[in-house]
Amino acid sequence: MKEQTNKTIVIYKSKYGSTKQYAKWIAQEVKGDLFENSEVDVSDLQDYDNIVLGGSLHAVGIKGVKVLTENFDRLKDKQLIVFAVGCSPATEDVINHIINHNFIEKMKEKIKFFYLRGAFNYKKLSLIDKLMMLALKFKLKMQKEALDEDAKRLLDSYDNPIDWTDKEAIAPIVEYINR
Ligand SMILES: Cc1cc2nc3c(=O)[nH]c(=O)nc-3n(C[C@H](O)[C@H](O)[C@H](O)COP(=O)(O)O)c2cc1C
Repeated sequence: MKEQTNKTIVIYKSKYGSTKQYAKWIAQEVKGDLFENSEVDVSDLQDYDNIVLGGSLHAVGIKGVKVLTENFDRLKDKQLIVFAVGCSPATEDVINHIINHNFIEKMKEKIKFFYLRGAFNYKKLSLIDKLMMLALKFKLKMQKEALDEDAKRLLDSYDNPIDWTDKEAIAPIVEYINR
């Protein structure tokens, strides 16, 4: 029988739970070890072949990604996979914007990036997040041009919580790790 040689760690940073849910599903499927970001030190990562980092999106920043970007030179020979979880639609523009905002060129070449859609429940946000999202709502309402469908859906979600988390969405990530 072929021995399993590829060891995988799945690390996540999640504020409201959707990134944690995706990280759990991925770790289960690839039989990897699962850790919350704060439990991990870069020295622990040396034992693994595949390092998967999942972080929720916050003003386009991927929470927790620093463990990879700040230690990139020590980790660059590993298989590095990052998934970001946000509410924006999964368009090419959105995905490119996230990549360009979070990674410099050498990282873009080495890190395999995936984007997954999470959830949004305005009533459950922390005070600071509520204020940030109120500012966005105000900005959208003041906009002179007509709102597109995604902006309308976002405004609607302030009153009606929305949840896109879907186990099937992890399939491309699992396939990439197991390839
Ligand atoms: C203050 C704030 C900023 C956010 N910024 C973004 C963003 O830039 N792009 C995006 O797609 N989603 C954004 N979101 C939506 C979250 O990423 C989304 O709710 C995600 O599911 C949260 O993940 P978590 O449940 O693991 O915390 C933002 C949410 C909040 C509250």
